[in-house]
This record gives sequence, structure tokens and C-alpha cells, in this order.
Amino acid sequence: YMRLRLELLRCFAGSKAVNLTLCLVGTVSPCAFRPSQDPCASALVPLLRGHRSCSGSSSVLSLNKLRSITGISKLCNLKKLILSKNEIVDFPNEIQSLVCLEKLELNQNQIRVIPEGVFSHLPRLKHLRLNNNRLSALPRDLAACQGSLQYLNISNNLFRTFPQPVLQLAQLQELHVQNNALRQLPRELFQGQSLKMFKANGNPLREPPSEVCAGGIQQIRNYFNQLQHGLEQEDKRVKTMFLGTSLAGKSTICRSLKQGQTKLVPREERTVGIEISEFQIKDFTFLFWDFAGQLEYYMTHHVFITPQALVILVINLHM
Ligand SMILES: Nc1nc2c(ncn2[C@@H]2O[C@H](COP(=O)(O)OP(=O)(O)OP(=O)(O)O)[C@@H](O)[C@H]2O)c(=O)[nH]1
Repeated sequence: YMRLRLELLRCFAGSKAVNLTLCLVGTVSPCAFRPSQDPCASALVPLLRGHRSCSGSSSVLSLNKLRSITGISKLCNLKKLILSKNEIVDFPNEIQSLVCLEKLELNQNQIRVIPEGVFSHLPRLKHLRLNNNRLSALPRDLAACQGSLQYLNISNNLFRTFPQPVLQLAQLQELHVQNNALRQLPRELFQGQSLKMFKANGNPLREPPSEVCAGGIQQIRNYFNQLQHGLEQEDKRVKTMFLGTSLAGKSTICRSLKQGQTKLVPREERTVGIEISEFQIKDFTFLFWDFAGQLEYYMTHHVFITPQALVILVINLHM
């Protein structure tokens, strides 16, 4: 039950585009098979109906909890293979025999590693879903799909660095990398014009900043173009936030810096909300954000604190 072996599928060897969605994903009812069009498939329907999890039209594989798949290597005409929502840990190596494959979905499994040498046998692959696994890298030979792959989803994995083989995918139109641990995206990804849809939210991005990524592909392209032309050097504004408990001395440091000498703020002049001011040193402009230290204002702080800001935490050592 937990290790549904698909040896019996060998009888499909040579048949065209067998709807494996049914037996592997189970989101389609057994009637999705078209025995009239594919006589081999009719042999499988009773087999699956006899299987406990296949009775009825509900999700089959989510119940099966497949951990491994074997016996599919002879399905060499297969175009679509859906193995979503299982408990597959080891990438099924036999997929490399499915040389006609155009669509492969292995999302929502527990795959950590994809071995080298599988994708180099899949030159027709157009659609690849690997989201919701435990991947932190992609094999180099994914680049072999550069003439065909149009859709790639690697969201909800453990990528800390952007997988370089993706940069070779010249036909890629849609890329999902949400909810990983990416800090940086490569400029080359946005140099071609093929990419039409790109999603990267849920990553701790610094380069380009998350705010830029949220604006979409064109904004990301503009950002990199500006960087390339050195325009970023003209932006010398530094957002500076003063944080600390009430009466820690935030306003005092803020005013002392601006006036170039110690300037004690009278106790009765408490900050209310936020006081924003500017401070110039040479050609740098510091935008001072002096936050009120009273507890009731804490709730609003996180709204204003952005990753690019300089934060000065003020502590009164006598308290
Ligand atoms: N002696 C001494 N007093 C200080 C120093 N820094 C701040 N103070 C005094 O401590 C009190 C509080 O200072 P503020 O700068 O208003 O503190 P704050 O952190 O801005 O306080 P909130 O407005 O409540 O958030 C004031 O009376 C200041 O004069 C310091 O370095 N030495």
C-alpha cells in the first residue's frame, strides 16, 4: 500500500500518452482513462479500482502516500507524469527513460536531491513543478532543457542561493521561486526577454530589494539597468532609525548629532509618535527617524523599519 510498485504498467510500453495522472496523482477519477482510445489503459482501471485507495473519484495518491516509484522506465512514449502530493524522498531515476516527457510534476513531496543525468534525457520537457520539496540545488544538466522548458516552479523549498542552471533556460516564460531563503537574484535572469511571469515573494531578498521585486519584472529590469549605469551612487540618503525605551536618550543623541555638540533635551519634551528630520554630512543625507519610546508606540515600529535602514539602538546604562 505504501510502496505501490508500478511493475504492471510495463504493459503500457510503447503506448502513447497514457493518463498516469489517475494512478500516480489520483486527483482524477478512474473514468479519466479512455479505454476506448487506449486499450492498454483499460487493463489498469480494474487494477486500480481493486486498490483500496482508488475506489471512487477522490484523491488517490494523497491516500497512498507513495514513497518510491519503480517500473516506469518502459513508458517511453509518456508525455505527462504527475506525482504530486506524495511522500517521495528519492527522485525517481527511471524518469530519465521517459524521453518524450513534456510535463513533469513532483510537487509536494520530500525530495532533497535531484541527481545529475536525468534532465539531459528529457529534451522535450516544457513544464516542471518541483515546489514544496526540500531542495537546495538543481542539477547542472537541467540546462539540457534550454530549448524546451517554459514553466518552472521551485517555490517552497530550501534554496539559499539562486540555482545557476536556470539561467541557461532560454525559453523560460514563468518562474516561481517564492518562499525560499534567497537573498540575491542574478542580473542575467532578467537580461533576456522570454521571462513573462516571475514570483519571488517570501524570500529575504536584498539584491534586488523585496520592494523592487514586488513591482514585477519590468521594475527588476529597471533596477539592474540603473545599477549597471552607476546611478545608485547618486542616491546617498541613509534612513536612520533611533530605537530604545522611553527616556533612553534617543532625542538627545539625535539633536546632538545635528547640532555638532551635546544638546540635552528637557525631560518634559517627550517625543510623540515619530519625529523625522534631516542631517547632512558632506554629500550624505541622513534621514533621522526618532521614535517615541513609550510602550504604546511599540506596535507601530515594525511598519517603519525596513531592511535597508541604519538602526541605532539607544540604551541608558544608568537605568
Ligand atoms: N545626564 C545625561 N542626561 C541625558 C543624556 N541623554 C539624555 N539625557 C536626559 O534624559 C532624558 C530623556 O532623554 P530623551 O533624549 O528625551 O530620551 P528619549 O529616548 O528620546 O525619550 P522618549 O521621548 O520618551 O522616547 C532627558 O531629560 C535628557 O536630558 C546623557 O547622555 N546624559
